[in-house]
Amino acid sequence: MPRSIPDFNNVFIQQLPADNEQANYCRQVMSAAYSFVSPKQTAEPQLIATTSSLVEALGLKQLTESEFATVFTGNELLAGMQPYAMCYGGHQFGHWAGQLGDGRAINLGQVASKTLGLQTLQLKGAGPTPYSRQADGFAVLRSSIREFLCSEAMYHLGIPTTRALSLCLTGDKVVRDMFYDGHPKEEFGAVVCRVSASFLRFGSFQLPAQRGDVGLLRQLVNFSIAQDFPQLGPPSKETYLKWFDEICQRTCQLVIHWMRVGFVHGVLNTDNMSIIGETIDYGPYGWIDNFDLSWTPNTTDAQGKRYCFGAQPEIAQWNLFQLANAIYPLIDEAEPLNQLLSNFAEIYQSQWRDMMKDKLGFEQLREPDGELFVRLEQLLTTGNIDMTIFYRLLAGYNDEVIDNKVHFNSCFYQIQQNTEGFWRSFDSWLADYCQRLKQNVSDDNDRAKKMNQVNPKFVLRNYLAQQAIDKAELGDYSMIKQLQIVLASPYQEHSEFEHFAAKRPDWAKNKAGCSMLSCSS
Ligand SMILES: Nc1ncnc2c1ncn2[C@@H]1O[C@H](COP(=O)(O)OP(=O)(O)OP(=O)(O)O)[C@@H](O)[C@H]1O
Ligand SMILES: [Mg+2]
Repeated sequence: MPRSIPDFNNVFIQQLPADNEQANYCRQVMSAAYSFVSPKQTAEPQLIATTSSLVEALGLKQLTESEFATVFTGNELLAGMQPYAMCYGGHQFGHWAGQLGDGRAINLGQVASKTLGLQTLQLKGAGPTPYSRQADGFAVLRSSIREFLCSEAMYHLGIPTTRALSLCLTGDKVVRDMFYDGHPKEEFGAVVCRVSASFLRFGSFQLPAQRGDVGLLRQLVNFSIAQDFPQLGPPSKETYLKWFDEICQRTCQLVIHWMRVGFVHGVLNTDNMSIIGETIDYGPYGWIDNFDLSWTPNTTDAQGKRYCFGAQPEIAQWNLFQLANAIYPLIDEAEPLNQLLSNFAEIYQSQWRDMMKDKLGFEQLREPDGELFVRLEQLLTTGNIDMTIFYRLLAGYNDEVIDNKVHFNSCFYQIQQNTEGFWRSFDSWLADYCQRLKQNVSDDNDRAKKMNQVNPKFVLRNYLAQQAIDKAELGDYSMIKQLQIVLASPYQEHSEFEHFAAKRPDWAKNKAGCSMLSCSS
C-alpha cells in the first residue's frame, strides 16, 4: 500500500479506557469509552466522490483511487489506524434511551494534520459493532449522499459541522424498508468517511452519569477539555463550569446559523449533539423552502413536531439541560449550572436579533427593529414565500422598485392565493424597510454585497439532493459533482448552475425525499 501515509496519533484510545471484551457482539459496555472493532469486509469498494481539500489536508493524496476506496470502506487499514466504536447514550425524542453508541460508525484514529490539527477519521456504515443493537451496521447510498453533500455544504456556508472526506460504494446490498410500510427493498450499501476534531456527543457524558460512573465521566470531561478546549485550563470545578459555558455558547451559535440559512436538523436527540458545537448526524434533515417555523422534515416527528424549524433553539436548551444534569456530580452545585442555562435564552435572543440585522442589511441594530423582524416572519409564512430566494431579492431591493409583486415574483409558491390584506401588509413592510435603510451610512450596493454574504444563494434543497440520489442510483454521479462545485461557494453566483437556485418545483412538494424523510438510512 501507500508510500507515504499520514501520521496517526490516536489520543482517544490512548487516554480513555477500552472495553475489555474484543469480540464483536451486541452488549452493554460498562466502564469504557469505546470498544475495539474491525470494519466489515465489503464486496467491491468503489470511490464516488472525495473532498479534495480534505484529502490534501489529511495527507492522503498519495493514495490511488482504488487504495482510497479500499481504505475508506474499511477493507484495509493504513499503518497507524486502530478502529474503534464509541460508547454513548442519549435522550431520543425526550426519553432516556440508555446505551446507544456507534452502531454503524467506526473511528479509524486521529490524524495530525498540519493545517487542521488533530482530526478523527470515522467511517459511517462500515458494519456492526457492539452498539448495533437490532440493526445491521450499514448505511445506504441515498442517506450517504445526503450526508456527504450536506456536511460540506454546511462547511462552506460557514457553519460548524463534521466534514465529509469521501463517499464510497461498498459493493454490497443493504435491505431497508424506507417507508416503514412492510415493503423492504435492496439498496446500495455505502460508506461516508467523516472528519472532526471530536465525535464526542452530549450522550457520551450522559451515559456514565446515568450509570453513576463518575470516574469515567470525569475522565471524559478532562479529555474533552484537554483536547478541544485547552484554553480553559487544568481540570477543576471552575474549569468544568467554563467548559459547560463554552458548550452553551457554541450550541447557541450553531442554532443561530441553522436559523439563518433555513436548516432543520430533524433529530436533535442528545446523542446527535456534538460537544464541540458542530452539526452532526445528517439524517432526516431538511432545508426550508417556503418559510414555516412549524415544518419538520422527519416523518417520525410529523405528529409532535418536536424537532421542527422553530423549535430548534428551545430543543438545544433542553439538550443542554440534560448535559448539565450529567456533569452535575463533577460540580456538586446546581446554581451556577442553572445560571448558565437560563442565560441561554437571553443570549440566543440577542444573537438572533444580530443575525436578523445582518440578514436585512442594517448596519446597526436599533430598538424598534424587533418589530420589523417579527412582521417579516409572519409575512414570509402567510405569503408562502421561499426563504432563500426572498433574502437574495431583498438585497437587490430599494425604494426605486416600482412594482413589489414583480420584483419578488420568483419567491412566491402560490402568488395567486395571497389576499389583498397580505399585499397591503407586504407593501407596508417594504416601505418601512426602505425607511429604516435610510439609517445606513453606506449605499445600496454595499448593503447588497454584505447581505449576500450572509444570505446564501445556494443551499442543498431537499429536491436537489433527491435528484442527485435518483441519478446516482442509476450509476450517474454527475449531479453530485455539480452540487459539490456550487455548494463550495454558496454565496456566489454560478450562472451555469442557476437552476440549482430555483425554488422547489411542484412535483417535489409531496414526493418522498423532497418534502419529508423517514429515519430509514
Ligand atoms: N443501520 C444501523 N446499524 C446499527 N446501528 C444503527 C444503524 N442506524 C442507526 N444506528 C444507531 O442507532 C442510534 C441512533 O441512530 P441515529 O439515526 O441518530 O444515528 P446514525 O445516523 O447512525 O449516526 P450518527 O449519529 O453517528 O450520524 C445510534 O446509536 C446509531 O449508531
Ligand atoms: Mg445519530
